[in-house]
Amino acid sequence: MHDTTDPVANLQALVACPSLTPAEGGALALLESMLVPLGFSVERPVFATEGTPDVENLYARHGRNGPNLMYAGHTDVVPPGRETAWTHPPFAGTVANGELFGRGAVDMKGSIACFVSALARLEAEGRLERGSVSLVITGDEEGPSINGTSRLLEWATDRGERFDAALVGEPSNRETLGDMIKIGRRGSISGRVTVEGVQGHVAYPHLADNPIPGLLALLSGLIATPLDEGTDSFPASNLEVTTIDVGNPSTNVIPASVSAGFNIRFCDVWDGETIATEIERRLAAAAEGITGRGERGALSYRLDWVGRISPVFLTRDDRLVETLAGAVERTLERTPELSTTGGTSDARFIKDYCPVVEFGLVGQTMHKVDERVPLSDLEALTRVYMDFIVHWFA
Ligand SMILES: N[C@@H](CCC[C@H](NC(=O)CCC(=O)O)C(=O)O)C(=O)O
Ligand SMILES: [Zn+2]
Ligand SMILES: [Zn+2]
Repeated sequence: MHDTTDPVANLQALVACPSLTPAEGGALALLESMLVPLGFSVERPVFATEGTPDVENLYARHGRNGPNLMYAGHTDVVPPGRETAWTHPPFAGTVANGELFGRGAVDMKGSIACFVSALARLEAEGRLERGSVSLVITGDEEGPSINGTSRLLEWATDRGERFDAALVGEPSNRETLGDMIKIGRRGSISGRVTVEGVQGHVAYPHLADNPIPGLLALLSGLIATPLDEGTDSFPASNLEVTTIDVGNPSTNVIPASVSAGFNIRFCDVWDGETIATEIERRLAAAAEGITGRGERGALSYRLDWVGRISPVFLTRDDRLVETLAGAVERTLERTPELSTTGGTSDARFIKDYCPVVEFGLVGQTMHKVDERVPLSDLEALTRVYMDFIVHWFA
């Protein structure tokens, strides 16, 4: 085993594991081998749900007493894309010009590497003796997130585990390490709207009913007015039409049906129920204005909600937020913005168990070709995590 106090060595070893969702790829086994010598008890439960791939997860705990500080993250990574487009191979962990290249370097094996390094340094100095530190690590964050963190937290609490606060290591910073901490996330909901018509010859439109103009009018009704202007704590909600599907290869056939998918990121003006009601209202109002074959002569359409609704949440634990912000300020001499921007993360599951904040690396290259992290950021993040752990237990 390499020296786990070194975050660069930790990250090189993790990047070398091809843990594309949902493959474990050796990443959790490696993590276990790093944590056991530090005094962690480690378990690796596999969760299965019909219709989704089985997923391996890891739960590790150091200490048996409270309070229990959780660190949460994922070892799964998104595909590298065209490997020949990478300057250095995506699973080699090459260091060049002061940067470490590799899929997962920032999202988020880099953060895990730093947290392990922080633990190893504190353990070596005998400064990991108060309370407990638990690692909640999944192999399914980039995928459906069904057999991952949500199941692992249920599993842990069923076994009597309790958590007092959590730190998620997703790449929270926008431009520079220390510029942003995430203290909440907007909600997310996806839907699909379908309009049925009557197929026919384009030269004989009176014998057909083209569903496309109706769908376009419905979509216009959805996006015509902003959902809100945001609040003090959250950016404005946004609705994005993500796909319009006809699947019509012909130039002379009016299609029988068309549908469109959309996703909404909603702020705390709404919850899952009220945003769904607003969308239903907008579609009904738009349909009223269109002559069609439906009830009362309005356009007939179908709305289906797709997948799970992610809740909006804001962390209100001042001590947790201040401890993390203080760690950033003391270590990096930078005041982080407290933000709720961006997408969702597994913090949406953790917030039901304990207050949660997020701080990791800089997200500029995540999911891209040539994902990479400056070595100096790895050392700096390790120091931030050390400071955070020490002050949270103090
Ligand atoms: N596929 C998952 C959820 C997908 C979560 C995803 N999150 C990010 O991309 C993180 C970006 C950031 O930190 O801002 C998202 O927001 O779509 C599921 O199905 O639930
Ligand atoms: Zn991530
Ligand atoms: Zn990601």
